[in-house]
Amino acid sequence: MLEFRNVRFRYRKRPVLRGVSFTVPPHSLVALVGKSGAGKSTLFALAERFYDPQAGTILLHGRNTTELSRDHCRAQLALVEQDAPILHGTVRDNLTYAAPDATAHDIDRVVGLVQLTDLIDRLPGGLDSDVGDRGTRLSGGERQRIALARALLTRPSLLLLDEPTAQLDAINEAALTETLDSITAQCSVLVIAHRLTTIKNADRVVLLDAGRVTAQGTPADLLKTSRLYRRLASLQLTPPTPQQSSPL
Ligand SMILES: Nc1ncnc2c1ncn2[C@@H]1O[C@H](COP(=O)(O)OP(=O)(O)OP(=O)(O)O)[C@@H](O)[C@H]1O
Repeated sequence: MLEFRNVRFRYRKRPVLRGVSFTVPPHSLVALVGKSGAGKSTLFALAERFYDPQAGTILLHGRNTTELSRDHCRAQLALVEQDAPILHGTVRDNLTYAAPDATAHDIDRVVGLVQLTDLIDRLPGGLDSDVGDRGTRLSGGERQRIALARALLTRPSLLLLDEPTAQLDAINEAALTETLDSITAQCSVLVIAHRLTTIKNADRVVLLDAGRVTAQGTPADLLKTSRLYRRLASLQLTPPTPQQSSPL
């Protein structure tokens, strides 16, 4: 459903993507991994057509994105950033601001999908409870799931997710992994993955290094074929001690 074909991109004179090719098939979870500065966020910016590639092609549902309007491309995609904004107001306000016409049934469906039902049942005012200024009455994991639900209410065919780097506890991490699995029943997910659980559960991993895809395949394939991936995986399994914390 999304395909990058030999995409090259530079900011001014600085090459950032040097011939990137990969696909995100329908209903798949594809994890994008790589060191800081490898070009992961730039791929998202191109998918959303904040920029167009200087060479190569990006196809959305088989059509070259440069032949589609920006609005059309963006209507197919939903982005959830690392630190997705939570606004002052109620849970409902926060869920529906990008989809004001959402019905009660739509809201129930996404709330179930992202496992927010328990939270909403617990809140005295349910969906109409105030979340506090910028969501201070919610945990980090809850804020993240509200942002996911908000994105899903717009019915994207592809969710672009920049996974938070901040530590989530093991329960939240497991819940997020389950959530991502159920989201792929609705749409494809391309995730900039920082957690090993997400990477391990991906249908495909795309490893980006200095603007090139240096390995791609299932997590098991990459464990066999890519030294950088093994290194990345081992650092995430065992959090680096201060002596080990040099960049990959
Ligand atoms: N707007 C910009 N103008 C100029 N250079 C940029 C711009 N945005 C990013 N870059 C550069 O492009 C390169 C790739 O950046 P990008 O943000 O895509 O990497 P990343 O893999 O997402 O990194 P991180 O994991 O740290 O977010 C970096 O060297 C960055 O400094």
